[in-house]
Formats: sequence, structure tokens, C-alpha cells
Amino acid sequence: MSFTNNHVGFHVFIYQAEEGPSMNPREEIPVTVLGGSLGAGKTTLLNHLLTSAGDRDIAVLVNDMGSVNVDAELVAEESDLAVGGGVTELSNGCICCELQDDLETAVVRLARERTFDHLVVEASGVSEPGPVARLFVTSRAAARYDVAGLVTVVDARLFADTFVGGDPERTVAEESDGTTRPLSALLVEQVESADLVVLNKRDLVTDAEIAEVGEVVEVLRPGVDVVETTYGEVDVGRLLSDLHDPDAPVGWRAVLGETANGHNTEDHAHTHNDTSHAETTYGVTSFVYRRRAPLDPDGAADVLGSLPESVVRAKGSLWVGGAEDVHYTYSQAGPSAYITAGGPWIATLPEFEQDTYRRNHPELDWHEEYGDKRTELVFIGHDIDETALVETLDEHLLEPGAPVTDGQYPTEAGAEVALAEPEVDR
Ligand SMILES: Nc1nc2c(ncn2[C@@H]2O[C@H](COP(=O)(O)OP(=O)(O)OP(=O)(O)O)[C@@H](O)[C@H]2O)c(=O)[nH]1
Repeated sequence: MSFTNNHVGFHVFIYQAEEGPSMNPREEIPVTVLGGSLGAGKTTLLNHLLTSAGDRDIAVLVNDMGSVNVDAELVAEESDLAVGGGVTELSNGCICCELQDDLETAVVRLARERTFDHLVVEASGVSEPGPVARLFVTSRAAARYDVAGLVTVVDARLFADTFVGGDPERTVAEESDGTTRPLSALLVEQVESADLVVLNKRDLVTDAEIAEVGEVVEVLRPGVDVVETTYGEVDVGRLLSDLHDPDAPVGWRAVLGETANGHNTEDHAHTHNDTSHAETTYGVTSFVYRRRAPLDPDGAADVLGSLPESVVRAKGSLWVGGAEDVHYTYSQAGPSAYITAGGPWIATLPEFEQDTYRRNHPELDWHEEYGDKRTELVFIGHDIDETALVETLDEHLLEPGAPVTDGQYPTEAGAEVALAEPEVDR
């Protein structure tokens, strides 16, 4: 079976086992959200899933935009051939006409109209699975569904080339509507939100490369389940099992000593005004740079916009000279680095607001003089020359309140400055 149409929206395929659905219709339906960069092997994995579904009735929802159309055909076609007509399209082949991109309406309606054991949603190429999964927790869909897992399919070859000293063929992730994001940032964020990481294209990397990729994945998302596959041949039971842990640690937060909700898990008194080290995990190292002083904006841009290649991931809070009220955040993943203006530091709020905030956030690392204002950056990578990096950053520290004449960053909340961006695909 194949079909073509020019609608934008979602396609749903339901693989119906011969015995019919086995679940109680009133139970919440488990949802697995499948993410991964363009070409990582999501469609290949979906085809494997549908051909190995056994007695499960699985609904697969794929984002139908431009090139993804072809994927929809592939899923239908291949599964059709392999399982003998078990895959059917919902609502005359396309539910997009009235629903457009309204995934929420689509899944609520799907649960009402059809009975199936498990929903698999393919998140589109440049998105992270997290926001799609949140839909099943916070919207009307929450009543009918339960998130079973966020699965990220990683192109192991591309990941190795991007983070393990290679030379990536692609550096920018592009959606069919023309939206682009640095591929490195996307790869990191997709791993950081995963419950299960499928390291696909195992055949294209050496044993040493896959070991290094595994190390980086582990430090980005400590304790995450990892499975290595070729052509997406993952154990279906494992893929669809209940894997989701909303409190699972994110690497950079763990290095800071924070939980998934941003709360500190330890007393940092001993690390004030100094760098602190996390355990070395599998040879990938991480450390925190903490100072109770602002950085000069030009210097920060220079250093943080051209970190050594040994740094895979850096993230944290910036106190910037000349914009002393604004809590900036910094985020780097491989060759991309951004500074974003956040809200005000708590220390700049009226006193009663500070008190209320601090009562509600007793874990907030508060300095007698500077409150929460701090420069606090986590660096994760391979054999980073920590001493050199710390010295360079220290050279750009300013006295709190020192005047800054140039190099200002925008101060309105949400404003972003790109310090480093990868070149568009060669
Ligand atoms: N060598 C190798 N190729 C693979 C593997 N898995 C998938 N491929 C190939 O990689 C290409 C992309 O695979 P897809 O499954 O279409 O990837 P995708 O993530 O669905 O891609 P988009 O839908 O474009 O985001 C195809 O040519 C697959 O045949 C693998 O394990 N090894």
C-alpha cells in the first residue's frame, strides 16, 4: 500500500494483530515518543517495530511534513508486505485535513475512535522528544495516555564525527519547512532527554568509536539505557517497555549537584569561589567553574565562543558585567554556543520577593553580598585542559559593579546571542 497527498499534518498507522486488541479500553494507553536526527534510522526502526510487533496492536503516528511523507509510505508499504495486511491507515489515510498540526486533538480522537495497545509517536527531525511527551502529561491527552518512554535514535557514525574528533558531513539539522538548528545542539539535547538511547548504524563505527560514543552519552545522561543496533533491530519488548523516568539525571545538572528539578542535592559551601570536579566517568571528565564575579562581555564571548574541541558540552549561569541585573544562561554543544538573557537575578528583586523566593527555594546557593549572582559553568568533555580554561576565564573576571563601556549583550528576556555557530552543510 502506498499513498501520496500534499496535506501537512499527521499520519497514523495501526498495526492490528490477528487476535484483536488485548488491552482494557479504559486503561491508559502507553506512549513511546521516538526522536532522533534526520536520517538516524527512525523509519527503519519503525518498520522493524511493526514487523516484529507480535500480538501487540500498535498505532504509529508520524509527522507528515515534506520529506517525511516518504517515510509514511515506507512504513505502510514495508509493514504491509511483511505482516500480511496488518497495517491500516486511520480515517481514510489522513487525519490532517481538519486537524492540521494539532497533535493533541489527533491523539485524543485516536484514543476515542480506535483501540490499540500502544502508541508510538515519531517526533520530527529537529525537535526534541521532551515537548511531544509533555503533551501526554499536561494536555487533554493525559487522561487517555501514559508516557512509557522517550527513545532517541542516534546515528552513531554522525555522533562520533560530531563529538569524538571526527569531521561531520552535516553540521546543521534542517526541517522540511526550512527551520534549522545546529546539529550538535540537537544531538546533545535529544540524548539529555532520553529514557532509552538507540545507538544505530553500529556497522559504520569501530569498537573504539562506539565505546567513546557510549561514554559521551553516559556523561550527558547518566544511567540512561543504551542499546546498540544495526538497521534499528532493537528488541521490541524493551523498546515499548515502561522506561520513563521524569526525574532521571541530566549530565550537566548532575555535575552541578542538581536534581532534574534544578534543586541542589548537596551543600556547596566547600566549592564557593573555586572550581569543583565531578567524578571522572569512563575517561570523559567534567568540572564546574564557579565565581562570585561577573565576566566582561567581550572576553566571555571570545572564550565561550571558541572553547577547545575537547569540550563536548558546557552549560550554566553567567553574571555579565554591564548587565548586572540579568541572569544570563550559556549553552554550548560541540561547535555551537549561545548566551540567552533570562529573567532578573533574585538578588535584584525587592526584598520581600527575595524572601518569598528563598523560602520556597531553600536550596538556592545564596551569597551574603551578591545573593544568587554568580558565574557557574559546567564543562564536559575529553581530557579538557582545565587549568588553561580556568585561567583564561579568570582573566576576564571583573569586579562586581565595574563599569563596562562596550560589548553589551541584549537584556530583554529570551534574547539570544550566538557566540559560535557551525557552518551550514558543505
Ligand atoms: N549502514 C546503515 N544504514 C542504516 C542503518 N539504519 C538505517 N540506515 C540507513 O540510513 C538511512 C536513513 O534511515 P531512515 O530510517 O530513513 O532514517 P530516519 O531517521 O527515519 O530519517 P528521516 O525520516 O529523514 O529523519 C536509510 O538509507 C537507511 O537504510 C544502519 O544501522 N546501518
